[in-house]
Amino acid sequence: MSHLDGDYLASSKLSQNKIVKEKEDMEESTKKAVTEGVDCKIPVTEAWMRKHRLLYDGATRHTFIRSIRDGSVDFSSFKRWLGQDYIFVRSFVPFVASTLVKSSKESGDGLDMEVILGGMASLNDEINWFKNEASKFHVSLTSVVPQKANIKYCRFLENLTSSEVEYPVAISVFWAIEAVYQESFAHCLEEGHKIPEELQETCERWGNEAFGTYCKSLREIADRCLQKASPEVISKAEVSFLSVLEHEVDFWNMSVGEA
Ligand SMILES: Cc1ncc(CN)c(N)n1
Repeated sequence: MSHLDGDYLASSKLSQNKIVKEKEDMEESTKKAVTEGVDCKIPVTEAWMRKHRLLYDGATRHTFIRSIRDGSVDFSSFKRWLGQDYIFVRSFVPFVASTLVKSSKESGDGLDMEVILGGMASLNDEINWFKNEASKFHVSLTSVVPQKANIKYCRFLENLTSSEVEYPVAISVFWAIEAVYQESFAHCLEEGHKIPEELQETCERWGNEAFGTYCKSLREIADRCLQKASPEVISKAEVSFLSVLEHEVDFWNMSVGEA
């Protein structure tokens, strides 16, 4: 073996060691990237919120809501909202009941069912609250005629009661509907508000901390279901999430007399 050969072998061994080391480093960084990728993978509902931020803000920061917060609200708009929302909540109940049935069939430990059952109980309170509020504001609930935006929203919910509609879709819709009210009224209550005294209770009804915790539980259930769902079901749920936001905007528009 020549001197050159020895050098060659030595350098070849050196570069081989370098290659092995580089490969090991790459594998390590790939492993790290994959692990970090999994760790920092954002929940589906978070991805939707980021992607549809404008529409979400449109639903949770509507002029009607802003007017409650800054005290400039028109009380005839509030009364219109009150009567229409009473009708909406009554249609919301069968939808929530159908979601409860889906959860009882699909969720393993039964904990989802308890959260949804709690939601049903709070809807019962909500209906009674509307009756009380209506009598305070002299709104006759029996003579309220459902308006177009409300009819469309109720029809959307009715279609979702079908057993064909997958649980991840239904629970995502349920979460989104409750979350819009929670965020809207919690915004009203943020520091510096000038909520008229008569409407303070309304804001607290959905803007309070316990309602916030309940919405967070619904969101966690939705994310857990979506994580296991097929791409088709996830995209159906996303489309339904967008429909909720659009219906909520239309509902506020109707309340201020713009629909
Ligand atoms: C239109 C609408 N959206 C949501 C909520 C809250 N349950 C409601 N009462 N009305």
